[in-house]
Amino acid sequence: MDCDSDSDLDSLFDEIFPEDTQKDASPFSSCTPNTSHSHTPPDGASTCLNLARITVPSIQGLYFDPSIFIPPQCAADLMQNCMTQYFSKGNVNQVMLFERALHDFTSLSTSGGSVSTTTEPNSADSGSKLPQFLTSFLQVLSVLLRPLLPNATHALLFPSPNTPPQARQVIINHYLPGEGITPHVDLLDRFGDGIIGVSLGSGCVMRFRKVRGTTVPDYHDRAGGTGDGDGGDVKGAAEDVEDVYLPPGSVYVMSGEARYRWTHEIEGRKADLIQEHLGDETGIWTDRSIRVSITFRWLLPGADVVGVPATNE
Ligand SMILES: O=C(O)CCC(=O)C(=O)O
Ligand SMILES: [Fe+2]
Repeated sequence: MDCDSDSDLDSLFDEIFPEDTQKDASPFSSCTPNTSHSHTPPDGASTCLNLARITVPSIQGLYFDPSIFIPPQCAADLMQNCMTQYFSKGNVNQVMLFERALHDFTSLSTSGGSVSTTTEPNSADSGSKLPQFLTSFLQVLSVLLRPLLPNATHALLFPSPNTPPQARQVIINHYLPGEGITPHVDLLDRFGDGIIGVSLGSGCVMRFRKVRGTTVPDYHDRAGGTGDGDGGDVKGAAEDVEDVYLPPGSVYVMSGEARYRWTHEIEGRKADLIQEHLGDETGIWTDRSIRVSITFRWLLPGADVVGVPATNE
């Protein structure tokens, strides 16, 4: 993904690990398995990868239930919508949709790394809403995530209509097998707390790493959890790394600690080594296919000026 472009408009992520953010879609090399589901490691791959859990790691504010999936038809429709509306030309791998007070704006980034930003109002619906298929999907997510989330986190993500209006940003990423996204914390000065991530088409392993150092400031834990954090936590040990497998159709939520104190990333690989059953010490290799992710975030007040006007490009 073009997550760390030089442009102000397109610099999506804080560079917690600047040295790691130079590349994002490294070709999978010695770890490539030769079957789509195999217990046999590919040549030379036996030690190069952690076994990914199929349960949620214990990171405060990370919510994921491997038994909760969006309805299959809904997932198929979403994938179809994204592929036909945004990714049919082959040179785009990222789409950002901004909900605005007055207009929607869409920016597209090409797989070559440069990003073109358009400032065309969405004339279809007076420009105040996300595309209808995403607005409808948010209603599905609200119901689906209700049993998984604490009340405060659910309210953070799906506020009642009588709360002050906020604007969402939706980023839709398209990954070919072998592509990933470098370690990052979603931009602190652009996005608020409460992030929803949806995997379509293919699963992948997402890696979480505890932020070391003091790059991430204290945050106000709006979800009411324990995430005010103590300063010592951010100097976490190098082994604070958790790999979790996100199957197609699954949904995760990051808030509090998970949103502010851990980076997330997807290694650019063509396959993942995942637990077959809970508690397994060994795993199976699972090939990746085309993955589309949909990520919903809150724009902080004032952050919705990003991408406007076009003359700033
Ligand atoms: O593809 C994903 O699920 C992660 C995307 C992501 O982290 C981002 O766009 O900030
Ligand atoms: Fe992210």
